[in-house]
Amino acid sequence: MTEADEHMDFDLEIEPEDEGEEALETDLGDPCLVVDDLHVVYRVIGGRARKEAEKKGSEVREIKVKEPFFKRLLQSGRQHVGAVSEVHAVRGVSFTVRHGESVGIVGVNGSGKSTMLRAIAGLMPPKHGSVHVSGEPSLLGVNAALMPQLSGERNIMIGGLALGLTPKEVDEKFDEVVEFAGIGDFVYLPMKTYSSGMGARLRFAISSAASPDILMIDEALATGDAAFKERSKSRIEEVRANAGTVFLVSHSISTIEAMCTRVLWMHQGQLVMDGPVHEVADAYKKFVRAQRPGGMTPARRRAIQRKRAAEAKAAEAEAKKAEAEQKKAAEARA
Ligand SMILES: Nc1ncnc2c1ncn2[C@@H]1O[C@H](COP(=O)(O)OP(=O)(O)OP(=O)(O)O)[C@@H](O)[C@H]1O
Repeated sequence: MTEADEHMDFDLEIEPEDEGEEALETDLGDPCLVVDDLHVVYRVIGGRARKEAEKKGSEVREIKVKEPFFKRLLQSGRQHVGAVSEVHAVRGVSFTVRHGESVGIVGVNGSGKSTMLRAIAGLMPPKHGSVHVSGEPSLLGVNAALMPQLSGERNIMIGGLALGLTPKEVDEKFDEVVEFAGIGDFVYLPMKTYSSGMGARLRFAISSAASPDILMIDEALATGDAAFKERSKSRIEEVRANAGTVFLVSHSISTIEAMCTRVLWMHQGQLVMDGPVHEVADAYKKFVRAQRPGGMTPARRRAIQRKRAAEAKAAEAEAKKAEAEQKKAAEARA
């Protein structure tokens, strides 16, 4: 085990309601995404960001930044902010995906899953290699467009327009989106008053409303109840049936097994396994268990319990606040 491995977070979750569920096999079409020797690099300034990335096992190196003379002149006298380092978050990943595939991405925290999705969506430029996409990736585009200070109602319109729907089409889909997200009258309140689960569900509902060619889901499903998961699963099947492709990043291995036909396993920025869902999921589960023989250390278990308790408390407070706001909004409308 390397030093980085010892620090890793192993959020391997099993959702009882997903166990035994399987994604439907569909006929696969032509390739719709080719990722070829993809490298993605972040530039970070200062020691803290560097340490954080090193702890997660990413390849980090300090670089000398050569500023042009005039820039140095303009910056003279400014506070020194620390050394510049490069975090090599995705390192030489290649794979091809076909229309109709549902691809899960697994890996411990910091293994590069989200960075890779962002690169596929065109939000992170590759340092080296290329991404060829036929079709329009959704979700991340919607994430970028939404505004927390505006109501869910306004955001549904903005997100819908960002996906290429007309205002009339967004109007027609409005009720369906609200119902799918399960947010009720909260839709008339600013999104910043939502709990993180409500926000994630609304983003997922908007992003999947336009039958996207490539639907990307980064943990959104983990935030819903069983009924929301069921709705999400049928939405994923719908996208695949229309020859679309689904990417799902989740720490819940049972959700991946229930919703995907193929899995990519990433570790320290590299693709270590790519294959049929059960083959990769079994290998990944074995790896995670091998990293913590005899289960978690008591300290780690206590740390997780403390974190969960704090999160539950914060969520409860947030829900109470949102409920009060909702009441206020309902009174104002009456
Ligand atoms: N904006 C950023 N600036 C600098 N480094 C980053 C940034 N985002 C991610 N990283 C680093 O890149 C590496 C990969 O992170 P990424 O978030 O892609 O992993 P992940 O597998 O999605 O993790 P998680 O499961 O925790 O969401 C990590 O070392 C992380 O610290």
